[in-house]
Amino acid sequence: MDNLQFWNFRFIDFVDVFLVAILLYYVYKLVKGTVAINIFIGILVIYIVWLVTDYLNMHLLHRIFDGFMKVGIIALIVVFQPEIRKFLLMVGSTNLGGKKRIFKNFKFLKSDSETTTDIDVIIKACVQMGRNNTGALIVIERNNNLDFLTNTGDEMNISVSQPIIESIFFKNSPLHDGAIIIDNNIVKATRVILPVNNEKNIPNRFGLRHRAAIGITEKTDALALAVSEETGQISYIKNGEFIMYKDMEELINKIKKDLV
Ligand SMILES: Nc1ncnc2c1ncn2[C@@H]1O[C@H](COP(=O)(O)OP(=O)(O)OP(=O)(O)O)[C@@H](O)[C@H]1O
Repeated sequence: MDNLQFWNFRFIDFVDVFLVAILLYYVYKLVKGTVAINIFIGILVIYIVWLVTDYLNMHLLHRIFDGFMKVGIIALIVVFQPEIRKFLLMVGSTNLGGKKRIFKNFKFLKSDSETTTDIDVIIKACVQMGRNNTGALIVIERNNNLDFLTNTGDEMNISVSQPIIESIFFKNSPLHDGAIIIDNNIVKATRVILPVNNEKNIPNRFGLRHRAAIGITEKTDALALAVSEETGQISYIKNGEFIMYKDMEELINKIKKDLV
């Protein structure tokens, strides 16, 4: 009988399981390394206590936790608002018009041989720009499509190389203002205006460039590199937070890991 049930496993069940796996994968990617994972654990603990108090007939405690569970879905929406927003953006920015795009949005299916962004070259350019006190703002696209931002600047299609990045941000260059967007080793837009975060408390030495880097990485899953014109310092920003690193080698490794 059990065997029979196993053979009843339909193709649509396989699709169902596959889609749930993709959903879990993206939920994991969204909360990985963020404070959301701790909140998620907190919610899980409350849920377990709720189940246990029900099972043990501990009426008073159960009623208290029952109160939490009843407003649970609203609380979840409030607490996970940024993650839900990112998730919906991820779903909404899946452009099903192009075959390449479909696979691009399922990056975990990518083979190693596919072109990926040359981080070593980007960091070399940042180091050089930092030495010359040339400001720069580089956004690296991940799963969220950033095409909605490209029309704030100029669409481009230039392969990433150290001289290209340095000349874009060269002070007298007509393209130096704003941010550039890199996707799959191609500079796909320059002079892009990013959404600025005005709420976060960040040191005074950081101005709009850094706030823009925080803004875009908060609203999407993109990564940002900001080179300060004043100090030459290179900041790496992910999920709206500055990511600390010891040296350039560690920075390169961190970015490469985040791009897998
Ligand atoms: N919203 C934005 N989107 C894209 N680029 C921006 C945005 N806001 C500012 N910039 C870029 O940042 C440049 C410098 O801005 P600002 O001096 O306020 O930044 P900062 O964080 O203090 O950086 P720095 O340390 O280089 O001075 C601007 O000239 C512009 O090119």
